Amino acid sequence: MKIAEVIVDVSAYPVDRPFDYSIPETMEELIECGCRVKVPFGNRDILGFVVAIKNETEVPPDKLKPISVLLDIEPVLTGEMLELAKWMKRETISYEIDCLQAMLPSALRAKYEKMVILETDVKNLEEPLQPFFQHATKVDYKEFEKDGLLIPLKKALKMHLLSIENVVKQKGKIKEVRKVKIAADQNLLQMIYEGLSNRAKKQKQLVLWMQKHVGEIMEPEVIHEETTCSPQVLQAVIELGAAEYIFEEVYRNPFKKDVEKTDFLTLTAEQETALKDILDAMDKGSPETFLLHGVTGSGKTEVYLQAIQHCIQQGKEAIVLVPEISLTPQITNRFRSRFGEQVAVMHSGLSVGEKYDEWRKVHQQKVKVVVGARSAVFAPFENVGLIILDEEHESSYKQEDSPRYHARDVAIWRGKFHQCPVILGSATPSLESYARARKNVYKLLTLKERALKQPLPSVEIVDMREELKKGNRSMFSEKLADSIRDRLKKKEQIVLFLNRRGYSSFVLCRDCGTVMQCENCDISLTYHRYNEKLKCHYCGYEQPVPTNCPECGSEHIRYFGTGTQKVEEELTKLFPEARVLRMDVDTTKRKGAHEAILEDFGAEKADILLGTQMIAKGLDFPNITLVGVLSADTSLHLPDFRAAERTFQLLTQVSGRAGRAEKPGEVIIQSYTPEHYAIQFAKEQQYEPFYKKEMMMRHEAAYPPYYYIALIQVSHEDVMMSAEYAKRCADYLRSSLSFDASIIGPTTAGIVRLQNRYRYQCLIKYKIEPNLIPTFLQLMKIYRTEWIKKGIVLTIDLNPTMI
Ligand SMILES: Nc1ncnc2c1ncn2[C@@H]1O[C@H](COP(=O)(O)OP(=O)(O)OP(=O)(O)O)[C@@H](O)[C@H]1O
Ligand SMILES: [Zn+2]
Ligand SMILES: [Zn+2]
Repeated sequence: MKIAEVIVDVSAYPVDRPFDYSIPETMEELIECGCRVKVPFGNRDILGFVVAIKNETEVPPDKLKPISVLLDIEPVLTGEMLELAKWMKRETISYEIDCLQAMLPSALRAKYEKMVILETDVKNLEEPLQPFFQHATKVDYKEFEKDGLLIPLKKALKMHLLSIENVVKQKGKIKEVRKVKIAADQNLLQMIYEGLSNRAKKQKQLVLWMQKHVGEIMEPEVIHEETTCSPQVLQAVIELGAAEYIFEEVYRNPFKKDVEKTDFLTLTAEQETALKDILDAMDKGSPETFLLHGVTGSGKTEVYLQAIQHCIQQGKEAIVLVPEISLTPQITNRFRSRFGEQVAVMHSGLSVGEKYDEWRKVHQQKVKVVVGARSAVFAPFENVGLIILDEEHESSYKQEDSPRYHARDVAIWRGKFHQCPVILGSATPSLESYARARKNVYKLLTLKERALKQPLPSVEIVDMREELKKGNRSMFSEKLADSIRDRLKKKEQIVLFLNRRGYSSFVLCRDCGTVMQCENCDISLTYHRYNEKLKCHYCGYEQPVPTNCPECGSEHIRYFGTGTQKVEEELTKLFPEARVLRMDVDTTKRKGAHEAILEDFGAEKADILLGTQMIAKGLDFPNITLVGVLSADTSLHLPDFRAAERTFQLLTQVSGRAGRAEKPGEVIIQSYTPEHYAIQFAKEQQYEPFYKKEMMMRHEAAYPPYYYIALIQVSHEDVMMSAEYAKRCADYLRSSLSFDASIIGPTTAGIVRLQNRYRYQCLIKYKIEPNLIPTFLQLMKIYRTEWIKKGIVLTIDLNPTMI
């Protein structure tokens, strides 16, 4: 008897391991690793994934239960994915089932129906299968199941004579078009023709025409056009049996418009050098990680495109990851215009069905390139030749829910698996990656100049404290207002960037720029509206919100932040003639809105694009000559050790939108703390000096990349329970980890009460801690067996992006 090891869909079980089930004889020839099954668990049937098949088990025969239902006769997960899940589960301290689920499109988690699709001439099929496809190209899977034909079906699937499609029941229904299939029998057509009376002239003409197109399948519109016959005539002829309607599935097309084909650009010397190193690694099959550090507008994308071209020529597939927020049509179109139909796109803007279609194109090896956000790193290609992470510094590459994986780590793992290079690209690499490149863990490739040797834009910083002293209370400094006026006159375009990160969460004095900081840590205090207090979530220090600035005594001390809508109002007051497009979460809710706004801006239907983080990246419009940053500081004072790095990155990225073509660009950054190094270095637009300074700061404070950090959060509806178990957690860690690891806490979390649960946390800083993972696993086990019953929720986040 054969036994399957199954990972079951219960992520509350204390032990995360596969369970053995016997494979019923009827399934033996059908089941494979990576198939989903239904298995009895407790008193119900639950979903599971087959992760191994073996001949023996230690489970006594009377305890061994059989698999109830086999959901897939073609595996949905490859062997690689099963292996990856095992690695991920340990790396991220999560359940294997969560890792497996994370790799699949949500459509496969929903209800669906399976259809069998004919991919060949009916005659090539084994005899028992043939009758099903006499009049259809698509047949319900249940028919084969009912007739006990799964084994020949599986054989045909293996030979690619048939394929299986899962039809998502709810929204994501497969889209079909109705087509006309002309009878394949010449004699039949002749008989029909002869049977028609001479008065049915149009019908006779049509059947005559059909005799030249025996067995062809075409859209009714084409027939109407070619023969000038009316739909009624076609209908009449179909009723006579000369043709029939069939339904053909089409992939939903998430691309609204076709794109124009583009050609390869002649590379600059710098691009050429970078590309060469990448191609060498591809040819050698070397799983190297490259860090492509190129200033904004240096043509990193062109390097990706040509590397992908090489990958396709090698007969391999490429995965391109871009941050969700910059997954704009502008970016995806650059890939589509080069590789056309060979590109699948995956992002959250697609419907469940569209996402599933794109995934299926990859799964069935119908495309060669996938461009997508974080989860596209799991694209089920089997012969990967290149993986690219664009804007590698983006925090959205880290998943914030279990499994808390970082796409960069998964990409590098897959690179090793497929023996292929990984490219991390950015104008402002994360400190971690740049430090690794400096240590030769990654290979550094540099593009110092813009592609057409355009200068980087000039950057000016305006001290908003001075503006206030001059009596200017508006959001626009005189300088920025003047420059806007100037561009409006010249009919050049303007991008206004409102930094929404850290919106309203810190308190700032508008007169002297003081930000309320913690006494014990170099970090700004977080404003808590519910009790009107300022709090440090690192050490727990708190104080009431002051009414006067402790430095200068001014009363102009307040929570900081302005919404885009307010800016828009003020803009239209100041510049009534300006045409403004606003791009933020509110204006882009509707599907396709994002695309429409950018298209309008590209077509110069507006003078000013006003937006949040969404507009900081990827935009490549030649007529933008002015970029204004309204509030550089908001992201600076977040209680996050990466605040300076994030601010520098944002300012550099958004500045990089200006002056990308012939006309020179100008950037104006408004700030209340212009002396801060992140702002000063952003003005220089030089990465290296910023990197050096920031590394010093991290060293002093013992933060990454010098130390690793892990964050454990405990929550409970009762504040005392939460505090109590967080303390138990800290005690446990202190008794298990080495003295080199520092355990900070427990302290309250940044947002203490979330969805009516009180949250406490412990922060662990460590360098080399061989016992870390085993300790965490043990802690998880205690939690899953004991604490969970008390209503505690515990999460462990290794290398959290935001603390
Ligand atoms: N070799 C080249 N010859 C001519 N034009 C080029 C070349 N390489 C890139 N370009 C053009 O330069 C512009 C900037 O390139 P691209 O957008 O790829 O830069 P990037 O490094 O990805 O920029 P960012 O990081 O700012 O998004 C684009 O309009 C691109 O078409
Ligand atoms: Zn002050
Ligand atoms: Zn503190």
